[in-house]
Amino acid sequence: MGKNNINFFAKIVLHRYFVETLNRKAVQNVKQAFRSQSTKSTGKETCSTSLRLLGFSCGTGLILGKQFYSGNHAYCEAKLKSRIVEDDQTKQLKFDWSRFWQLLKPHWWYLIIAVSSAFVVAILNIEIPRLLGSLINVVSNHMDVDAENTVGAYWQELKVPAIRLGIMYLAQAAFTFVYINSLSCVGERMACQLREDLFSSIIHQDIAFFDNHRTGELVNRLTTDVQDFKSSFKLCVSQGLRSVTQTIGCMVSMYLISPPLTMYMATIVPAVIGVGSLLGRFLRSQSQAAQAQVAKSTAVCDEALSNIRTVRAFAMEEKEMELYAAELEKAKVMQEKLGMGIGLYQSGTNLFLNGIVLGIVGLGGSLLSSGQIKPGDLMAFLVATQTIQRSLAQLSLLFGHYVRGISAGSRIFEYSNVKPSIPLNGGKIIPFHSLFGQVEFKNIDFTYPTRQDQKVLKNFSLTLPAGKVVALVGSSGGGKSTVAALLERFYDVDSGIITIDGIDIKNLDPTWLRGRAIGFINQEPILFATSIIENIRYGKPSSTDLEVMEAARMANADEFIRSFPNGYATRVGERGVTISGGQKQRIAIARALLKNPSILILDEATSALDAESEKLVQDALDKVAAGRTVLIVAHRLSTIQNADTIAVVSNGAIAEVGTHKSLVDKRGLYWNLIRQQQQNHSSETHGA
Ligand SMILES: Nc1ncnc2c1ncn2[C@@H]1O[C@H](COP(=O)(O)OP(=O)(O)OP(=O)(O)O)[C@@H](O)[C@H]1O
Repeated sequence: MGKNNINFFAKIVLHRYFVETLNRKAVQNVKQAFRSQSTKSTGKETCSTSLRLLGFSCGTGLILGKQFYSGNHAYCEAKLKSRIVEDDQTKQLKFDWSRFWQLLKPHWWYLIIAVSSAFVVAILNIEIPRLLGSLINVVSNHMDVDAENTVGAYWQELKVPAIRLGIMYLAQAAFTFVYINSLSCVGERMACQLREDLFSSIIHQDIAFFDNHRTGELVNRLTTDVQDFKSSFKLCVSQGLRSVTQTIGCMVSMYLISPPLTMYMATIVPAVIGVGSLLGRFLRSQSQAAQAQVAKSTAVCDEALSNIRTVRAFAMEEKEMELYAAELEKAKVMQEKLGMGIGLYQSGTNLFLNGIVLGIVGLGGSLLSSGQIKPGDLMAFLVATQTIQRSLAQLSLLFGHYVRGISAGSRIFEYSNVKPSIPLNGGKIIPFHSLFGQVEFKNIDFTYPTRQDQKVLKNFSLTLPAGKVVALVGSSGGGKSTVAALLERFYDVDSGIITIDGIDIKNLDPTWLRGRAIGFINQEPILFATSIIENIRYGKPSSTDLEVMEAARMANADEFIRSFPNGYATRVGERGVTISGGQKQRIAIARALLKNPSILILDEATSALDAESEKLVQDALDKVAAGRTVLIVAHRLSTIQNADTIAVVSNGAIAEVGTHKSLVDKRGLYWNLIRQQQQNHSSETHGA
């Protein structure tokens, strides 16, 4: 074989597989790494050489470093403005591998298909360069000889490897389809299950859990974290497996082609792996902190949007915007820091790999010139090196995804594994015909879980006789609403006992207690963004339209509902914003009434209404209260006129119990308290 041929093939090999493809891929990889870390692209130009790639990485590092510094500055300022309590972002969460395997188990078959197909693709990717090398050898064998005599022989010789190569390309396409498709099935099913599990766990949590966690943050775990986890899982299985197999396979086939060249390569690879594992721990904690901050910024935005009327009423749009921007800024800084870490890692990896390439070209060229290897072999070797380079670049990218996926998974499992202290089901049910509704609070001590140092109820005792109306009055913050929340078993008492017909409510089925035995109407009833009829039916999903309308009639709601053009089908908007407070309250009464509860809690049910609405609602409540045990948490004198008993709560205990008349006669304490309440109420009203 002539020297010209060697040069010719050396040129093809170098140009086609290194200068063009390899560097283009490398630059794409770097860009993709930055994109996947949601950072701004700092350079639009495409570098075409390894040195420029290095420059790109270093330049990006410097720019990011600058941004990091200025971002930190913004972080300090933003801290002053934030209304959000800082979370403990240093908390290290553990990834629950046993939960992960449980989640994967039902989709095992899909995973096996995906993994085996990805494996076949990887093997094909190893085989293809070898076959390509034999093709090149056939071509080079026929280059120096007289063309006329060899055309037939050339095609004859080329036919078999060419057909084999074609078949391999087809198989590669088919298996690629299979693994992507089956992996997508596993990923989507797992993500769906994760969301279901997480939502189920969240919705079953104690009320105290919600006192402590913001909705936006919870929603973020259900959306962004699950999404991150799913994509990382898919990428790690498909590309990870492929890249590892290809790296190992190519090493073997390279060794078969040329042991000296392979030994040279083998000395470099462990160094890359070593650096990777060192960076791992650091990047993982960075990723968790960044994700927590993203969740926090979502929570700010969620809170502002769900309270848009308050924001508008106080002209706080700009402030909210500032607050959101400050939280976003912190998230951006953290993400950029993470991006910088991953970028540094990847640029370092690329530097190593490009070094290998240069070495191979030098060493391979000398082996070629001394006839120790053929041009096709050198090409096969270089293509295999390129495959390894791409695989390792993929692995370094995947490393970022792995870090991200593991921390997203840890955040998801953190909440899916929390067990509520008050289960939703289980316990006794008192049959309807034997339920009288006598309620007793005996020596209750209570502290809210989120505020352990403030005792809200102290040795609180009270009896609600069956079928009677008891009103709680007292100073603001005295603990009246807390009594109602304890009867609903939103929280468990620290000591003492609450009974219904003599049975401790801890032994009653909480779903029955809240769903059937007790009706709860509070100051700000929340409706769902659906039709009025469906909102009322929420009280008892099995009720017929007629039952719903009957409940609405009793709650003085039927008339105004029918006056709407769409009647019962009228949609009420988010949280019921499209109807008035009084109308909302009457729909809520109808909703509570539908379950025909034996005990009714009215927690300041009319205190947010004007006089006219209050009269309509009060009238509805009086009708509804008849024959039931009623606990009224009262703010206004008008709401307690019909109460059989009035209990004055002061400082977490009962200060006085009597009838309206006896307390009026006593004046003193009672009137002081009522006056104080009225003052509180009017100052709240004026303040708003
Ligand atoms: N979820 C909670 N977590 C922690 N503390 C709470 C919680 N809810 C209420 N508190 C505190 O418990 C105390 C009693 O509150 P509660 O709402 O029972 O008073 P109230 O008598 O109903 O007041 P008002 O008449 O003003 O509505 C208050 O100091 C309040 O700040």
